[in-house]
Amino acid sequence: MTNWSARSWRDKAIQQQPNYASKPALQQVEQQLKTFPPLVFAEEIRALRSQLGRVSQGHGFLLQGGDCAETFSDFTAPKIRDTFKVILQMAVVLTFAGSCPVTKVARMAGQYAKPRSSDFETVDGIALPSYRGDIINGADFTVEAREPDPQRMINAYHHSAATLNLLRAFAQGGLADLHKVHKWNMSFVEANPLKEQYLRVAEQIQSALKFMEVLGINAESNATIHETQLFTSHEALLLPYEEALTRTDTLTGLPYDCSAHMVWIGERTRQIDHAHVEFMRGIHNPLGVKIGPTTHPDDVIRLLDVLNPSNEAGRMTLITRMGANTLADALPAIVRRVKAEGRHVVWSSDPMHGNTVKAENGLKTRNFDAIHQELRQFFAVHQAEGTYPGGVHLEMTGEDVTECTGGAYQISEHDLTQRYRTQCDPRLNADQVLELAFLVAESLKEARQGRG
Ligand SMILES: O=C[C@H](O)[C@H](O)COP(=O)(O)O
Ligand SMILES: C=C(OP(=O)(O)O)C(=O)O
Ligand SMILES: [Mn+2]
Repeated sequence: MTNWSARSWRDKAIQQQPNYASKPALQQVEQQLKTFPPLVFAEEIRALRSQLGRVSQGHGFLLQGGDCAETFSDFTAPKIRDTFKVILQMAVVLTFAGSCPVTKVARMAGQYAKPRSSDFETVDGIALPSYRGDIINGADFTVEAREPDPQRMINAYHHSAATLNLLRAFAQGGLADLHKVHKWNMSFVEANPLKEQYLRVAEQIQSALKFMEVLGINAESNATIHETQLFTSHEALLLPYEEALTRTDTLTGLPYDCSAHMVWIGERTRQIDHAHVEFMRGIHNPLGVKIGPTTHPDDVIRLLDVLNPSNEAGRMTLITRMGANTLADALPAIVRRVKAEGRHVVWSSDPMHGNTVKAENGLKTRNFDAIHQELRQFFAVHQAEGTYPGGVHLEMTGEDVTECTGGAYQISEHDLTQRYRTQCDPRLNADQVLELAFLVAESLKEARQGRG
């Protein structure tokens, strides 16, 4: 790797960073973080990379999801458990529909830094620096809260560690038992106003589980039924933090960003000659890159050249986020070019970020039908181009929030204020996530016809 070090990004132009008032205070935090234990192990990161390698070849599916922004205040066991549960519930539906393993990657245990469209937020004529995520500043609209504070990185590290600890316990301690997860899904279907639409898939899963029981495959005898593997991910936006958690793996001698298993570069920070691309090219984690509607196919190839020069399967996930009305026009040229060049990538769809609108009351929202439509278009484009739609990337929560409109319970713009709790972008609630799972099940089944 030519001239790369964990700090070589510091010589490049950089977007979306806070301006810390005290450089010594920042440096002291960086030094401290460098002495802390890594949050994840390189061996686990390699396991994810190899699973994603198989997904890129059509053997499996990637489910990535969680909050837009985790927060320090919303940090409770029920909150973590409920998001974990809904990821699992969706995974069961997709595993069944695709007859393939689903790799689960949570936007959790580190999703604390946010890029913003504007550096300032103006309320009643007063302009203050925008909220950039709890790892940087506070959401309250006061001068003090909005001041970036490097100590928040230490706080984010500890919140991430505790979240990860609980996720590991849930994944191995029986909460992931397939029968249990299916029971939750059955109660979701039974209570849903669109029950008939989902019942068939739910009943098919039921018979598959019964069949396994008849064969003697049950939770007691089989760890795959009883346990699961959940990986973590976040946008690697705040580079002083990511650098400080980058460690050289003793087994391979290679650098890994041990703040999460997978990290991604956002749509606003993927300039080819800028700091984020520089940092990410040297770490050996699987990487995501967000691909927005105005991306030129040449840009994608250049990014792949820099981030994955040896074209290894499992290294790159391209997360397209284009908007329901734009994807069908914008995605085919990119897909064709990547395919023509023989690049190995996981194609994943983020149907959230291209579909954000402002409700009449000023709240940011997304409509369920637009989200579903972007996903359908994503599957259709890959079907037409002969490429494999390998994943979805969702902003979602296990809580009963009212942030996205639509779905079976027909949340209206008027309902948004009832339980609008996000600090940044609107998330699908638990019911909406499961509906989406049942709705995309068909598309996934079609896409996987004839694949192993
Ligand atoms: O989560 C992504 C971005 O941080 C978010 O979409 C930006 O939102 P904004 O346009 O309100 O800054
Ligand atoms: C900032 C995000 O997305 P994007 O970079 O695609 O706008 C996000 O995933 O929260
Ligand atoms: Mn977001």
